[in-house]
Amino acid sequence: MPVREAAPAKVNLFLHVLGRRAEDGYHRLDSLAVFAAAADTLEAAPAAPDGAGLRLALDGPEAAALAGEDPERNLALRAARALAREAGIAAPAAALRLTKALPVASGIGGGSADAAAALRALDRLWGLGWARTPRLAAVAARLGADVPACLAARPVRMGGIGEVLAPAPPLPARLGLVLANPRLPLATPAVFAARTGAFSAPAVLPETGWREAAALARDLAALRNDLEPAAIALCPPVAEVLAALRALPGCLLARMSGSGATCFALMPDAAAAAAAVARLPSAWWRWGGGLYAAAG
Ligand SMILES: C[C@@](CO)(OP(=O)(O)O)[C@H](O)COP(=O)(O)OP(=O)(O)OC[C@H]1O[C@@H](n2ccc(N)nc2=O)[C@H](O)[C@@H]1O
Ligand SMILES: Nc1ncnc2c1ncn2[C@@H]1O[C@H](COP(=O)(O)OP(=O)(O)O)[C@@H](O)[C@H]1O
Repeated sequence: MPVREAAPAKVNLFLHVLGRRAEDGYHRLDSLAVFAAAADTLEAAPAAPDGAGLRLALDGPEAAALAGEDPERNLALRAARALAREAGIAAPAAALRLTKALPVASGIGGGSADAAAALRALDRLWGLGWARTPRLAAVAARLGADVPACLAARPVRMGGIGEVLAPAPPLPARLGLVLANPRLPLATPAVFAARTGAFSAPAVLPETGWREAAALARDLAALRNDLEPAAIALCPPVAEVLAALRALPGCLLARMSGSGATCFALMPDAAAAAAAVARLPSAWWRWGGGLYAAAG
């Protein structure tokens, strides 16, 4: 039986850049990440059609952006190979099918989420039983700074370079997100390199969390995405996306996610978010709904 895992979009509700590591130039971050119900899907079947090896097939509305790329560079396949190595599987076999619904290179961690979904799916398919163990988290961390958070796929406070995770304060039961991307890719290294100005302090968040979306938005308004000015300098349409999101009825806060160009509007609930999407330009990638609810 094939196993299927969702690869939900990561949304950085705030992202403070605290400093830069001397040893490798990676930036130290403080972020509150949540996962939207917008997701790629990763399916893993017992063996490839020809009976051997690891294979990856791509489909879905956003797959075209990856068509020219070597499948071996795809994060889902790299995750599969890394897991097989760690588990000592000499001749790993699985047929992976990745259905891309999230735009590529867009600040919502699509590739990282795919890698995490591949780890979860193959952990089940190969019967490793490593889910929620440090062993699987270590494989994730080697694949990318964002992959451990995507492996958790639940609200997390991200520290370190993104790989140090702590539970998020309790979030409102009713919360909506609108996501919008101008269909312009932004490369994460370029955005970090274009960042200027002083480093930020870590955020102070209430341990008791927030009961209402409006209260969360009020606290987030005092925080920032420190990569937003650099992303706008590299990709000016990001400012238009932010303005359009701020003008949506019910918008409580609009901000860029990750290194962009995807921006989000925080909404009172999923229905308000879904209803608002049609007001955005149809040339953009756009989505509205609630948070992803991980199984278990
Ligand atoms: C900025 C964030 C925020 O959540 O999101 P995205 O825009 O990718 O969604 C992440 O930190 C991205 O994580 P991820 O995309 O996994 O990064 P990696 O592949 O490890 O690194 C790509 C490049 O980004 C830069 N980088 C990444 C993470 C970090 N903490 N400091 C950095 O300076 C480095 O130049 C690195 O070479
Ligand atoms: N499964 C994948 N989905 C998206 N991008 C991938 C994938 N595998 C490798 N990549 C590469 O990773 C780069 C960053 O993509 P992505 O993870 O979507 O960015 P971001 O984390 O900024 O949203 C892409 O430009 C692409 O070349």
